[in-house]
Amino acid sequence: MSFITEIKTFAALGSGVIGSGWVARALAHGLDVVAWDPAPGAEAALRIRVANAWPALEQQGLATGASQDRLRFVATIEECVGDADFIQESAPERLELKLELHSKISAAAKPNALIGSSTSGLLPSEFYESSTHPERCVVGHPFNPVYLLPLVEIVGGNKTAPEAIEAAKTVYTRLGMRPLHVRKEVPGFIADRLLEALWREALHLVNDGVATTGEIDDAIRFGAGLRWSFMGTFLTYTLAGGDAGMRHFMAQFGPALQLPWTYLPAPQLTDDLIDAVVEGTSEQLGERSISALERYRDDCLLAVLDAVKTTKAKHGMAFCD
Ligand SMILES: NC(=O)C1=CN([C@@H]2O[C@H](COP(=O)(O)OP(=O)(O)OC[C@H]3O[C@@H](n4cnc5c(N)ncnc54)[C@H](O)[C@@H]3O)[C@@H](O)[C@H]2O)C=CC1
Ligand SMILES: C[N+](C)(C)CC(=O)CC(=O)[O-]
Repeated sequence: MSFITEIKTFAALGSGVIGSGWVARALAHGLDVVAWDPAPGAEAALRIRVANAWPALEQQGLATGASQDRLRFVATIEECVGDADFIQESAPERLELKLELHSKISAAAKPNALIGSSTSGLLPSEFYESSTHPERCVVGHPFNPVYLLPLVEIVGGNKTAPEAIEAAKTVYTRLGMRPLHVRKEVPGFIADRLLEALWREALHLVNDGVATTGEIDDAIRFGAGLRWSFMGTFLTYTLAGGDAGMRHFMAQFGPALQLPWTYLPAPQLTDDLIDAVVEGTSEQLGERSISALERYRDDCLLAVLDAVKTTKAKHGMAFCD
């Protein structure tokens, strides 16, 4: 089975916050973009959003021939997808709406054009249920702002061909993104399960009168948020275990999983789970020693702190603002 990966024309359906981000990214990569959105005034709003993103994209570097003039807004789904080499749907997060929309999109699209959905967590097996050629249908879940953040989660449904996953990885990579294949089709995928846990806990903290919204944001942006841009939780906690690494960290903090530090229940800390975490983090660590990783962390942190300081100053803010 082969799918189009040499993209000249990118179709965007839905041009709100996320759809307009895809349009800006595709235009900046030198593609022709065809967009459709049923809302009155959608074209004007889309062009304003793209223009607002353009200075950042220019700063980052545009592809040869990239231009906002290569955006064409059309009146029907069929016009939008008929000649498209790749299609990205960013319509409202409602299962019934996506089901009906994908049935129309896929019927009008070239049979070998990949179709991606920006859904934050709906299951592709469900909303691609009545699609034509469902083997080319995937989730391509981006992060806001889509035109700058590289992560895109790729999720297949029960009818998606493995070749479509590989082809989607190729296309998104060519759009300057970092694809992450989510191997199991689970609601919320990987990233939104993590973000949602934090978000729900933050809402509990406000609701319980523990902290204001600003205090909770400060707790992220002056602490873990600074290190998350270059090191995830597993490697960070490996370092927190000192020279003995993750096994020691889990022995030391394992009992805390039973304390009421969060509303989210913890899994049983079985030997299998401990081994999986220790093996996973050893693989992440590779040949590097703990002290080499600490030096890497420190270098990255200094660079991030410096960038944040400089950029805040440009916007008239002090580092602690
Ligand atoms: N806002 C966010 O932070 C993120 C959202 N997403 C996902 O992206 C998708 C779009 O979300 P947003 O852009 O935030 O929503 P939005 O509300 O900003 O935009 C949705 C757009 O879809 C249009 N629309 C309404 N009915 C439609 C239809 N039948 N067909 C096509 N378009 C239609 C609306 O006019 C609107 O312009 C959702 O699936 C959402 O879960 C993914 C990542 C992040
Ligand atoms: C809130 N959200 C579930 C729509 C968030 C996302 O899907 C990703 C993001 O950009 O944070």
